[in-house]
Amino acid sequence: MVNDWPPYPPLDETELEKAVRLEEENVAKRISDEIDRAIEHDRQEMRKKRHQTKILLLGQAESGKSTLLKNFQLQFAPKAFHAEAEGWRAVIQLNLVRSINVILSLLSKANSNPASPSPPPRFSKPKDDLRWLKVRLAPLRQVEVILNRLLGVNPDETDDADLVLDSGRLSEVAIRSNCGWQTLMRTERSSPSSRFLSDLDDARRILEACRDDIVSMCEDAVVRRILHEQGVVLLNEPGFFFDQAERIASMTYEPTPEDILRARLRTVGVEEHRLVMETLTASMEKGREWVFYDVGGARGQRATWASYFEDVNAVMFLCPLSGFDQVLSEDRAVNRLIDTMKLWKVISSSKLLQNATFVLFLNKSDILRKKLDSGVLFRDHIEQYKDQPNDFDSVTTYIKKVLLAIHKDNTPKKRDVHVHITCATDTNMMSIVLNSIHDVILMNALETTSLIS
Ligand SMILES: Nc1nc2c(ncn2[C@@H]2O[C@H](COP(=O)(O)OP(=O)(O)OP(=O)(O)O)[C@@H](O)[C@H]2O)c(=O)[nH]1
Ligand SMILES: [Mg+2]
Repeated sequence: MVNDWPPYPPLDETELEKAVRLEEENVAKRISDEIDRAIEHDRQEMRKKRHQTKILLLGQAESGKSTLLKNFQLQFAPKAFHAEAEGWRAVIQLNLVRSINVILSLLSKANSNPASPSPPPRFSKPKDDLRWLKVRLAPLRQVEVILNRLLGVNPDETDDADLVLDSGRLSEVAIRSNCGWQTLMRTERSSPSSRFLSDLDDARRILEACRDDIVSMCEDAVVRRILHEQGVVLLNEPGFFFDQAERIASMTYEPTPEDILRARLRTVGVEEHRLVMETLTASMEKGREWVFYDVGGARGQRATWASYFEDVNAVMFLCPLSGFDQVLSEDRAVNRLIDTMKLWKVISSSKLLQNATFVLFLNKSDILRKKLDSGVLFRDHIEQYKDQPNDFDSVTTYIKKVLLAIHKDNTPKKRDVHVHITCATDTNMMSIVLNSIHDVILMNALETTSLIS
């Protein structure tokens, strides 16, 4: 028997009954259309998801999340990466200028401090005096103001350059990444009427005019001694380019991929980055889009993370190995490595993330190596380590073991964790690592989507 819809009207139907029937049929049709639309929408969403890999980058502030994302771009979307180089040039120059301004403030404080040892004879001549250097480099304050403005940085949001020393670390040289700087740079540069280019040019001319003095300052033994006495190790500072100052201060400076990876730009909130793979290897991956969620890692920002936990294919968690002798900027009572372990426990135990692939990056391995080689004792900061050897392999093995045990004890569902010891600023090393995890993540994503489709 065939069920026709709508059913044939009764033969003896009155006008009133007909009107009621038609109205009911209209309502039924509207509901039916809405259901069809919802089904189609769900189908489209499902199709999109099937071609999307969703990745969360997690870890405390400065652990290297955004740097890892840059590596993904460089590896799999090099055209997009290089297209952004111009914007990074201004960020890197601002990183450099801000570092110098911070150090000049630090030097004048050290200079005016009667307790600090008097400078060697070289500085007794007025020309070589640190104060003289400060005068010669004073225009860099102006360069910082211009670059801040052009990049859309609100100076109130950056650290005060006069608050230079913070428990052996210089106050952070960073600008916020969510101020729309890339868009701003692109739009302004393409607008012929804007003063943007001439301001940028002015900033770069001043920077170049100061170049010799910048290099002298960076290489000066007395400056280095004062910084050393204050416990500042420049090589460990994010966003410091002292070893490259001469090149970066030049008018013709072009950032290299390594410079871009070393640039420091603090992430605020959660940023979504869509990466369309340019370098396709497997045919099954054609048209696939990787969506990265790069979060701000400071404690005050973590509350927003959970709303991004649904449907995640992979979690990339960064543990900065070098943080064992550092405290959090946002809470000086908390050791960075201990904070990372607590955070890892929370992430490991999340039910929403139970189907995600977990990749653990033991990052900043280069800085850990330097610290241990220079005699910093791991056990002085992590009591539980007791008298185990203070070498790189023993320390990394210990940290890895602790993190894997935390994961095993807390994960709602048994799974393997893919662990990599990395230096996220080393492009060669990262290229090998990313190619190996790329396949793992993709296979897992495909498996998951075939389960839900
Ligand atoms: N030496 C060294 N520096 C690194 C490494 N990984 C990242 N960095 C640097 O550390 C700084 C901080 O890295 P980011 O990627 O901005 O850190 P983040 O985790 O995104 O930090 P937030 O955005 O504040 O949460 C940058 O200047 C990087 O260049 C590493 O393995 N070795
Ligand atoms: Mg970041």
